[in-house]
Amino acid sequence: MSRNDPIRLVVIGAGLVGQRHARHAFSHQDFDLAWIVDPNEARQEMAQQLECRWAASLEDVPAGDCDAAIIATPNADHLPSGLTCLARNWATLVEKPVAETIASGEKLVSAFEVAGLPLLVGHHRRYHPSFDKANEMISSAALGPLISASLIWAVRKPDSYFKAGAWRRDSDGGPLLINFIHEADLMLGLFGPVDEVQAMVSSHARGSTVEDSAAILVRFASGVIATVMLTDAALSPWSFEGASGENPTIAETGISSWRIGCTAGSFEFPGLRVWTDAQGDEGDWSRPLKDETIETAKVDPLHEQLTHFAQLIRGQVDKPKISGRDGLEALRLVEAVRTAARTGQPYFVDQTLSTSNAV
Ligand SMILES: NC(=O)C1=CN([C@@H]2O[C@H](COP(=O)(O)OP(=O)(O)OC[C@H]3O[C@@H](n4cnc5c(N)ncnc54)[C@H](OP(=O)(O)O)[C@@H]3O)[C@@H](O)[C@H]2O)C=CC1
Ligand SMILES: O=C1CO[C@H](CO)[C@@H](O)[C@@H]1O
Repeated sequence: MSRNDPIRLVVIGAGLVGQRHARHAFSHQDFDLAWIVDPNEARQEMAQQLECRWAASLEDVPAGDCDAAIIATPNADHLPSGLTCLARNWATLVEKPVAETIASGEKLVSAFEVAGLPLLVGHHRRYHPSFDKANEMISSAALGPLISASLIWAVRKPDSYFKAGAWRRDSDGGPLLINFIHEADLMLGLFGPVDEVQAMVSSHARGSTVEDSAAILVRFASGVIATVMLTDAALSPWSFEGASGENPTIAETGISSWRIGCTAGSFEFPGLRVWTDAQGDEGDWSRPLKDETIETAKVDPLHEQLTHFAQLIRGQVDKPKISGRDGLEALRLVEAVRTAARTGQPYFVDQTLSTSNAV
């Protein structure tokens, strides 16, 4: 592959998100969608539409046909498919969570590191310009020191979601590993290393073995504290996807789902509505506030992620925006929540829970 040749790509797993990746790749100038791999024969039609080949198994795709892969299979398959991609020398974008468990994630990440092959984890929310802007506002302490954050992720997944994928009713298919992990990644990116986690989970809405709801407390090493209310069983306007309109499956509300508090002002995220003292002073509870909204460009994060993946493969950026290690740290935070909920005790996390661009 010379520098400007399209990157020949295989999309592995063409379900809810794999189909979106395949469509994005088909229309992306840096990629040539070469194969779709999915056991479901009905995906042949999609492969025809997207002018690529279909295989039921990754074993049927010759190594020399592709330069890169996107793994969008159920979480438990990320390690085996990832190791096959590595053996074929394909740069790989693996969906989040990087793997089903920390042990399998460590195996996958270390194997790519040893081979020196690019591995990017699909925490796509980081590609929104509002993330960079929020990071800049926090890092510059423009609103004074960061104190607290309050996050909600509350949507009602339809019954058809669970019928379409039985794995979503198992322990690795619940909202902690599927949805909270995005909030975890963003919190690590914005607030830095975690010290302590407390949590409660509930499965009373559906009575499945997997949780449908969780209430989480996080203390960061900086002293900042955050609360997270998570549920995939309540109809509400408060979710990152609703706010950003990033996912065509989830109706856009434009209503922010995070509130971030600093000593001299607070802001909503991802909408970046900022509240400060009306007179431009430090302010306190007796004084009126004013609000303004910082506009940022609306992007399709899956498209931006592909652009970054292409740059990574071509050596135009020196490191992945979300490395395998970053993916592991988000997974560790999920595990900390699970442990705290199971034991009913605070979980003190070791200080490896941070990401490179955190404050
Ligand atoms: N970044 C994002 O926005 C999103 C990320 N995700 C992540 O993407 C992954 C997939 O989730 P989702 O799309 O909801 O899952 P789906 O169940 O909708 O799709 C997974 C697809 O992979 C197929 N599959 C299973 N095993 C293999 C295999 N070994 N090789 C090829 N195909 C296989 C499944 O086929 P079959 O059903 O026949 O087993 C199914 O068609 C998860 O890790 C999830 O966390 C999910 C949604 C959004
Ligand atoms: O990763 C994800 C898992 O599923 C959700 C619902 O489809 C997505 O919105 C999210 O980004």
